Amino acid sequence: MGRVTPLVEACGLAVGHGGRALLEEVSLGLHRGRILCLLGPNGVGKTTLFRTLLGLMPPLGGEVFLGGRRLAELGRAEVAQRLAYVPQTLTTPFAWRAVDLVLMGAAVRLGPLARPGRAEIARAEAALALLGIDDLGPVEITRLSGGQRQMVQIARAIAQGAEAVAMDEPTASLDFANRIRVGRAIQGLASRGIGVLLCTHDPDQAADLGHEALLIERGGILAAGPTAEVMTAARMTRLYDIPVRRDALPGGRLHFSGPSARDDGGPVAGATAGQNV
Ligand SMILES: Nc1ncnc2c1ncn2[C@@H]1O[C@H](COP(=O)(O)OP(=O)(O)OP(=O)(O)O)[C@@H](O)[C@H]1O
Repeated sequence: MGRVTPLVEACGLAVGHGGRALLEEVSLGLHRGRILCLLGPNGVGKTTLFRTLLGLMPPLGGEVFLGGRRLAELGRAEVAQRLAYVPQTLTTPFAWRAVDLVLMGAAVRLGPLARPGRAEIARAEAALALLGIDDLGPVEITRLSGGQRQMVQIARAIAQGAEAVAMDEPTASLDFANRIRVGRAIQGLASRGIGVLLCTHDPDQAADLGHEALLIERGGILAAGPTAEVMTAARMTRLYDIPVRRDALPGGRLHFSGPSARDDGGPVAGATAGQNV
């Protein structure tokens, strides 16, 4: 069988700032309808990796391919067709309406002087409707809650029509319910064939949503592969440098826990009693 071309592929990539590599020999492949979760401690270089994959900063080594084409050979509009970006937070200097922001996603492939037309407006409205947030369209971004802003950003990515989306901790500032809502929206993207690169600090979320996981430690990749295989208690312990326990909840979902904040650095609560799967 022939090789399936990944939507996003990194081969021996080195990324960093000012010529100094943060991560080296990063290789990954994101395919249609898959969610690939990136996990790693603060400051290890996950956002830097995303920015490099998006062509916003040059690689220090190796290569990025989007849909089989070398990133270096693609124009901004072609990159936008292949990979959309959902940053951690949505800040705008202007009081844009939500629908205007989504429309910018729909219009990203137009030339610099072209104005969005009926087709782009229809795509923007359809993206809002798909997420069930059409009522937010006329509302100014500044009046939206964190969860609503995140949903609008996801709508923008949908309207952009990209084959893949890179999301940088999209649920970091959200409450419990909104995390689940946004998680479902991410799942919805994948079920429509979009590939998702999801950077998250929540191992439970990665295990719940991710088909594959990429564990990133200082300097490079610790492990990569199917989430349940890769996210062992031992690797998560090494990754975060605290004892991590992994349990299977009723129904099979994985749950990761560290020492209680009240334990004063002692062993993980119940580590000897429960089943550390
Ligand atoms: N523009 C920049 N110039 C120089 N160094 C930078 C720049 N942006 C980020 N860094 C540094 O690069 C390192 C990695 O940052 P990055 O934001 O990629 O990490 P991260 O893994 O996404 O972190 P977090 O989980 O906290 O979001 C940090 O030490 C940061 O200070």
